[in-house]
This record gives sequence, C-alpha cells and structure tokens, in this order.
Amino acid sequence: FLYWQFEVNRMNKVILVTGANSGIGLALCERLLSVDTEGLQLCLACRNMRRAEAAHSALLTSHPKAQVALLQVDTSSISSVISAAQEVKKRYDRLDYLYLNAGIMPNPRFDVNAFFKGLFSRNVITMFATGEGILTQQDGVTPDGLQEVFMTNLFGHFLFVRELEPMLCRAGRTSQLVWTSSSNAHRSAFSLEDIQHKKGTQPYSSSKYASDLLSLTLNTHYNKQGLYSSVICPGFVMTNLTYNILPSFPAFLWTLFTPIFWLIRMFTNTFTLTPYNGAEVLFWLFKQKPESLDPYAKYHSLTSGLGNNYTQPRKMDIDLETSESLYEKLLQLEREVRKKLKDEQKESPP
Ligand SMILES: NC(=O)C1=CN([C@@H]2O[C@H](COP(=O)(O)OP(=O)(O)OC[C@H]3O[C@@H](n4cnc5c(N)ncnc54)[C@H](OP(=O)(O)O)[C@@H]3O)[C@@H](O)[C@H]2O)C=CC1
Ligand SMILES: CC(C)CCC[C@@H](C)[C@H]1CC[C@H]2C3=C(CC[C@]12C)[C@@]1(C)CCC(=O)C[C@@H]1CC3
Repeated sequence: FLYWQFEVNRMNKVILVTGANSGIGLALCERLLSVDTEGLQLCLACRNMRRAEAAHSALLTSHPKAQVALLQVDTSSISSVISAAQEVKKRYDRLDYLYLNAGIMPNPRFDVNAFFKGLFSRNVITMFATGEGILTQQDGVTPDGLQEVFMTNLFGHFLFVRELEPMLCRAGRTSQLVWTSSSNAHRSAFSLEDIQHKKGTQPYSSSKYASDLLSLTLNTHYNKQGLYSSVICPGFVMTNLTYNILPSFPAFLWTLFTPIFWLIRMFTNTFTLTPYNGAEVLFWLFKQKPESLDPYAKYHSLTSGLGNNYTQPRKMDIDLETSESLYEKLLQLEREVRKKLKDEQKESPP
C-alpha cells in the first residue's frame, strides 16, 4: 500500500500558487480541485499564515480528499523567498505549475477628477478596462532596501523561479510559469533606467509591465529546457486589493455597486468582478499545452454581458530587446542581493 501511495504521489501534478489565501489565487485552487480532487498536489504559498489556514480549511471542507499543503513565503523578502524555495525542493520531486499570483497595490490614490473627466470622454471604456489615468500609488522600501511593489510583484517571484530552476527544467517534462499581470500594465509607466520605479507614482503598472517583459525573455531562455511562461490578466475583480482603492468604501458598498458594474460589463467584458470569473484564464491555462501558447500574448479572463466566462489572447505592447535588457538587469540585481546575503551570513552565521 505504501509503495502504491508513493507511486501515486510521484505521479500527481504539483501546483504551487503564491498569494493563494484569498481572492483570485484561492478561487483558482477551488476551481482546480473541483475538476480533479485527488489527482493534484496543491501548495498554497502564502505570507499571512492565519489566512492561509482558513483557506486550507475551506478547501478541505469542500474537497475532503484533496492534497493541499501550506508554505510560508513573503515575496517581499529575499531570505523568505530563498528559504521557501529550499522547502519546496525538500518536499517535492517535481513542480508542474507555478502560479506567480501574489501582488500588492499599496496606498492607492484614486483621482476623482480624472475619473469624472474620463467618464465623459472618448476613453471611457479604456478607463474602465485598465484603470489608466485614475490611479497612482505611494510605494515603500523593504528591509532589504528594494522598492516594495517591485519586490513583491516581480523580483521576489523572479528569485523564486531562479531558485527552483532545477525542479522546473527537467528533461522530458514541461513546466509552466503563469504570471498574474494586469490590464493596468503600461509601457509608459516602465523605464529600463528605473526598473524598480523609485521615481514615479505608478509602481504597480510598472511592476506588471515588467512581468510581461520578463515572461517573454524567460521563454527565449528556458523553452529548450522545457520551461514555459505566460502572462494573464484576470480583469477587474472585487478583492481585498480593489477594496483598498476606495478605503472609505466598506466592502459591502462595493457589493451595492454590483448592478452598476453588471451594466458596465455590457460595454466592457473585462469586468469579471468575482474571483471565480477572474480565475477563468488561470484555470484555462492549466488545461493547455504550453508549447501551443503565444509568448507575445497576454491571456485575459473575460465575462460577457450575460455572465459567460471565456479566455482571449491579446498581443502585448512588448519587444524582445527591452525584455532582454530587463532580464540582464534582474540577473545583475540577483547577483548583488545574493552577495549581500552571503556577506551578512558570514558576519552572523545562523
Ligand atoms: N483584483 C483585480 O481587479 C486585479 C488583480 N490583479 C492581480 O491579481 C493578483 C491577486 O490579487 P487579488 O486576488 O485581486 O487580491 P488579494 O489581495 O485578494 O490577493 C493578493 C494575494 O497576494 C498576497 N500577497 C501580498 N503581498 C504578499 C507578499 N509580500 N508575499 C506573499 N504573498 C503576498 C496576499 O496575501 P496576504 O494575505 O498575506 O496579504 C493575497 O493572498 C495580484 O497580483 C493582483 O495584482 C490583476 C488585475 C486585476
Ligand atoms: C462607481 C464607482 C465606484 C466606480 C469606480 C470604478 C473604479 C474604482 C474601477 C474602474 C476600473 C477599475 C480597475 C481597477 C481598479 C478599480 C477601477 C479603477 C484595476 C486598476 C485594479 C488593479 C488592476 O490590476 C487592473 C484593474 C483595472 C480596472
């Protein structure tokens, strides 16, 4: 029996989701277990373990036979990412899907004037689809000295992937990385001279545009080794991240707005609104052959006016040259942080 159990575990696909304790990440886990309860090994990689345990219990209540594990990771901390990756290597002998979903939009500022101006302009649909021109954020600096949004949304995930490279690049097998990007990702918010976005007021947009670029370059470097990368946009979903945009609006007020949002959805199918709908594309990608995906496309979750979910690829505004330059800069930063970590460990051994 033990041998059989060992064989089953060995065969089961391993799926790791960062930011899986709420919102879109949790909805993805729920959807995956609904199609295959016993055949998957899910790993919920979360920062807040109290919320992670609640998510774990909720998943096991609806799928008592599921194999769901928890892993602590704070993607804004270099040491946390490295120890989490070491733990993954200890626990599993394969990693089939890595959903890089954790993300923050700290201290958002909603520009009411720009919003009302936008409402009566030709760009109204674009404004609702992307949030462009109406949102800025105030970023912070992590204890490692890096910009918080850049570290949480992009660089922490990049380090995680680099650490897990031996597990992800296995002969005769493919693995998939899926970056939760956004329609808010915009070239104008990103600069190769300031990849951390220290100077601007749109760190969120910059970090998401950087993930679009990074995914492309990862494909050029890793496809031969069986590792594929894609980017997605879940649409506009009501989650903790979006509730935080209008902090004076309690969550229930957002819910009161739902009929208005349904109305807007008649004009823009990007208003997916629920985490279940937002996770549509993440779930869809799980069923695709990675070789068939377009590295220049962002895959979008969309919901029609009648409430039907579907996935659509849209070409991204990216080019290989910029994505290669970003990759070089990230590798350089990786060398620097690893050196700093080594020096610190020499000074005070564990
Ligand atoms: N909602 C929307 O309309 C859209 C969302 N997105 C993206 O979707 C992703 C999921 O967000 P969403 O579900 O909406 O929002 P939630 O706030 O519900 O989820 C964000 C998740 O990220 C986790 N997280 C945040 N910071 C860290 C960190 N430092 N280390 C580890 N985990 C962390 C949170 O965990 P914790 O409990 O610890 O805070 C939480 O689980 C994000 O990347 C977001 O940018 C993209 C487009 C639109
Ligand atoms: C009636 C009012 C309360 C309506 C307010 C609507 C806006 C707050 C939203 C319209 C489009 C939304 C949007 C986002 C945030 C909230 C809106 C600006 C995102 C920027 C959230 C994060 C993303 O990654 C993309 C979203 C695009 C759409």
